[in-house]
Amino acid sequence: MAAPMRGMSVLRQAFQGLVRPAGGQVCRQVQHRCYSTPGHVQVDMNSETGVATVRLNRPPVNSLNLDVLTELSIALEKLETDKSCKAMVLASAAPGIFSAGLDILEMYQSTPERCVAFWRALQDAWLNLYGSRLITMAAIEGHSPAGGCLLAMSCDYRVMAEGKFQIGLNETKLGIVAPFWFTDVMLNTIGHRETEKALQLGALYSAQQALSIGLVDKVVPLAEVMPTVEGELKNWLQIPAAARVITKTSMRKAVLDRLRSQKEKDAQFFADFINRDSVQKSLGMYIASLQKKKN
Ligand SMILES: CCCC/C=C\CC(=O)SCCNC(=O)CCNC(=O)[C@H](O)C(C)(C)COP(=O)(O)OP(=O)(O)OC[C@H]1O[C@@H](n2cnc3c(N)ncnc32)[C@H](O)[C@@H]1OP(=O)(O)O
Repeated sequence: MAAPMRGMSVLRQAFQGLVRPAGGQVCRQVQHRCYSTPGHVQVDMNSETGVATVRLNRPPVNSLNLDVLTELSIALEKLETDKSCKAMVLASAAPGIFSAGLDILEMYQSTPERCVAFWRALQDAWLNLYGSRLITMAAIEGHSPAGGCLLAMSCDYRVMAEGKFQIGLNETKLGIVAPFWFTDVMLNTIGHRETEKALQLGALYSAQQALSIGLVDKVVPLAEVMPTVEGELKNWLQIPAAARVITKTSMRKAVLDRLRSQKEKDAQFFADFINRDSVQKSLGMYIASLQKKKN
C-alpha cells in the first residue's frame, strides 16, 4: 500500500484510489461496481443501467459529521466524472432513517477551526449534489430532519415511505437558523408561503403532509420506495440528457452562484454564530432532550 501523502487526508486519498484503507475492498463484477470501504458512504454503480446508488451508512441515525460529508462529496465528484453514470439514487443503509441531519456534536463545544472545516465540507457536498448533471433521486426510507431534508430537497425527485417518518427543516426548534441556501432550496421546492411557515415553526411533516405541500413527490409503503424510484427513473432516463441538464442548470444556477460567491463568508458566519453562548445553550438543551427521550 502506498504511504499517505502529506497535506491530504487518508480518507480523501483512499477515495481517490491512492491508498487502500485497512479492511477496505474494491469489488468489481460484470454489472455492478461497488466501492466498499470502512467509511460511511456506500456507492453501488450498476454499469448496465448507469444508475449509482449512494447509501449513507453511519448508524444509528446517519448524522452528518465532517467525515461523512467529505466522503459524500468525493463520491459525488467521482460519479460526476464517470461518463457511464447517468443517475444517482441517494438512500440510507440504516433502517428507519434517511439522515438525522447535521451531527449536532460537530456544532456543540467545538473549536472555530473545526466548525469552519465542517461547514466547508457541508457546502461542498451540497454544491456537488444540487449542481449535479446527473438525475438525482432521494429514496427517503425513514426520518429526514434538517440537513437530511436539505439533501433530499437537493435531489430532482423524492419518494418517501409512508408511516411515522418525518421530514422538514426544524432548525428553529434547536435555536439555530437555517442558512440562506437551505432557505433558497426550500423556496424552490415548496414556494414562499409554505417556506415561511415551515422555517419559522421548524416544522416536521409526516410523509402525507410533505406530499400535500410538494416537499416530496410520491409517498408509498416502505417496501415500495426503491421500486418506485426505479420506475420513475425509467421516465427520466428517456429524456435527452443534454436538454435536461441545461434545463436543470439554468433553474439552479442563481441559488448555486449565491453560495459559491460567498463560501468563506458563510463558513465564518456559521462558526461565529454557532459559538454564541445563547446558541450553545440551546444546543445543549436540545442534546439533553434527545437523551431524555430515551429514559
Ligand atoms: C447555523 C446552523 C445551521 C445548521 C443547519 C442544519 C442543522 C441540522 O441539521 S441540526 C440536526 C437536526 N436534527 C434533528 O433535530 C434530529 C434529532 N434526532 C431525532 O429527532 C431522532 O434521533 C430521530 C427522529 C432522527 C431518530 O430517532 P430514534 O430512531 O428514536 O433515535 P434516537 O433519537 O434514539 O437517536 C439515536 C442516537 O443518535 C443521536 N442523534 C440523533 N440525532 C442526532 C444528530 N443530528 N446529531 C448527533 N447525534 C444525533 C441521539 O442522541 C442518540 O444518541 P445516544 O443517546 O448516544 O444513543
